[in-house]
Amino acid sequence: MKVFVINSGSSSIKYQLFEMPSAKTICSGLVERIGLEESIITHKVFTDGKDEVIKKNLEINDHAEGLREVNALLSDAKIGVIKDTDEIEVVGHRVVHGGEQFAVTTVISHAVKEQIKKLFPLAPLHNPANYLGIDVAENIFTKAKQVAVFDTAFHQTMPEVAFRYAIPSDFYYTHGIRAYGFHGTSHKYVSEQAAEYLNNKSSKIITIHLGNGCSMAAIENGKCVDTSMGLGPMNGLIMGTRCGDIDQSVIFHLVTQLGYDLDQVNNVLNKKSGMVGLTGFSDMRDITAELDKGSKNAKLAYELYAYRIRKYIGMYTAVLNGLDAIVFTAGVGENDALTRRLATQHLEYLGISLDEEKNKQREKGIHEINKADSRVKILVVPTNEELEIARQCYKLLN
Ligand SMILES: Nc1ncnc2c1ncn2[C@@H]1O[C@H](COP(=O)(O)OP(=O)(O)O)[C@@H](O)[C@H]1O
Ligand SMILES: CC(=O)OP(=O)(O)O
Ligand SMILES: [Mg+2]
Repeated sequence: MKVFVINSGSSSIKYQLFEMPSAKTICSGLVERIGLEESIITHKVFTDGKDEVIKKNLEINDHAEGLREVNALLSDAKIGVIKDTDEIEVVGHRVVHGGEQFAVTTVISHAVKEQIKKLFPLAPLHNPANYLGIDVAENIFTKAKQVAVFDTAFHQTMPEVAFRYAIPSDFYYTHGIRAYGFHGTSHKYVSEQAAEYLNNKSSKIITIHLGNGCSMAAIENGKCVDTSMGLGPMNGLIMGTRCGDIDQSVIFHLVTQLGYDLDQVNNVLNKKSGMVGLTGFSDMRDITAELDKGSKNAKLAYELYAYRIRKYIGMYTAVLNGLDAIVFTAGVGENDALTRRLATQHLEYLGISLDEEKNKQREKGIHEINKADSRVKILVVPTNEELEIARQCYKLLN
């Protein structure tokens, strides 16, 4: 069964085509800078023994155009991997917000789409792009079943003490205002990989997903018991452009004292805060380059970013009443040794001790970066949200 997985972001589309159940990747790719002056498609075809990479710079105005370009590459006469679009039986979509309605992987119907639309205000950077991805895919892959895998689903096992806010109860019962949590597909995938590596399914694990969006989860016996994002994907850690935890008073202060309207507040906290607010750059590679040039802002931003992670490690160790492993994953977590060093320092009391040399080595795949006598394992586990989505689609339909 050929399963095509689409992860539509606000300005990008990541995709992978899998043969299931073998989970062989047939091709994968990334469409970046959608809607900007020049967009880039990087398309990789995996054939036994010889992989091929195609890079195209062209104008792509929206997600529909992006997916049409991808479809053309899929069935290209020279480098194509399918003869006909109908060969794709399932299209799996990453959908960021599923609310309380969607705790499991779901075949997409008109009603499901309407529900995803209702959740736009709670995930304004993500759900509209996800919805558009579904719309476009329905028109291109007309024979395929469209399936949604929700970022929020894995976190639905959180107990009420973790997901409720101390605001009038009616806000929860009538309006569903609670913490939902995000990046669930990634937290699930890497925690399962880690439990397998540790050969301990009942382990206590803290997973740290550091991409453009960042979040942490406390996981016990394979189930999420707490996570750092909340009603929307804004709370918790400091991110590329999002502030994470702040005192709510800041919002009132911006409105009443500085004359911001709510759209402007939303824009500042979602798109102009976090690392970009502190340094002018949202990409950790740019911030590292600034740091190398001696930038004080970059140094402070790194320290704030890591300090927040350390605080959450402390909190989640308390929540779990113990700890077997912490797991770093996603773009920054997998690649940035400095973040990992700063985020794990001064935690000896908790039995966390990093091996600085191992931390600097660039190893592929799951690997350990703790000292031999560290009570808690520190692991780097590459995430693969697309593979996890393909697995869930296959499981649902078989
Ligand atoms: N080699 C690297 N060193 C440091 N940071 C990196 C590296 N490669 C990627 N990143 C960081 O990872 C981020 C993107 O991570 P990713 O998991 O792809 O995020 P998203 O899925 O949210 O777009 C980039 O913004 C960049 O900061
Ligand atoms: C939910 C979320 O923050 O996703 P991303 O990291 O892809 O922006
Ligand atoms: Mg991501």
